[in-house]
Amino acid sequence: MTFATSLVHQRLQLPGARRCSPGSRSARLNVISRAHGRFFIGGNWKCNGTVESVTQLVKDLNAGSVPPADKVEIVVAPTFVHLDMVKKTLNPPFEIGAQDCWVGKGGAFTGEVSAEMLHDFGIPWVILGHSERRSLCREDDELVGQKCEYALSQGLKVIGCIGETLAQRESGHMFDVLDAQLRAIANHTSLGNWVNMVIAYEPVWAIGTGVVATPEQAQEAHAYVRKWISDNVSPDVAADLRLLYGGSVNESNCGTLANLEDVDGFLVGGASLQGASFISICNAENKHS
Ligand SMILES: O=C(CO)COP(=O)(O)O
Repeated sequence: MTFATSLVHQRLQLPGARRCSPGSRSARLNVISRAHGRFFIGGNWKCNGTVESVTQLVKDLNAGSVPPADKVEIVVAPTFVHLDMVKKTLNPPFEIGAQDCWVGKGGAFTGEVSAEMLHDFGIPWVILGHSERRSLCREDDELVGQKCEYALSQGLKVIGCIGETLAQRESGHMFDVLDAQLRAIANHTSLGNWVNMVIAYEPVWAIGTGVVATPEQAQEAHAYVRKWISDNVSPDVAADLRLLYGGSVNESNCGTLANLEDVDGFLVGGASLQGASFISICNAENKHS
């Protein structure tokens, strides 16, 4: 057991055993509703794309071979300006999400897009609390929680993002950071709304760096998140909640990560801009190494 693993086991008071027996992710999925048990792949296009490149990417995705919607749920999140063209041209099973929305009802908030606008426009998903918005736009835990609450109240499904910086991890504060981020989201999410939420664990040090979390690091954080949800929300919610890993996921590392006990999907940045790479990641569950 590594130092970090032993830390999480102390924190979770785990006896050093996995939460379920090895290979039991499918067993766990068998006891929960199929609709919520699907593997989940998100593609976060961030602030990227031209009309030409988005047209090509949509063409590549439409031509790709991905698992059927009852096996894997796939959501891509273009910029606001590209939402319309992607919505009109991207075929099922791909779904669409936005990358953010305003914290409350629309109005005199220049530059913002509200949750009710996204819902009205037929966009089912929204990413909230991404680390780039937390750090660059100074969104704090409470604001992220409020955004989740309002988006859920307007009928959107939410990809809520959490994750620690390298400094926070190295100074031993990773679990405190995850606690606070989860607490803010949980405080604003009613029990019945968790079915419309997935949580993406994205360690900031792995985002866009090419430094992917090791399988041990990813599993450790995901197990911690699931235990936290079990203890602080409900065991049933914890069993159903899909936990995505994000941070330098690519076609080479996705198979190993997909096989981890508590990894139920990915939130992919850079590799989601390459049609072939993203299609390959969408098939990650078939690539166990
Ligand atoms: O931020 C991310 C997804 O939201 C991850 O980005 P990368 O996959 O480029 O590291």
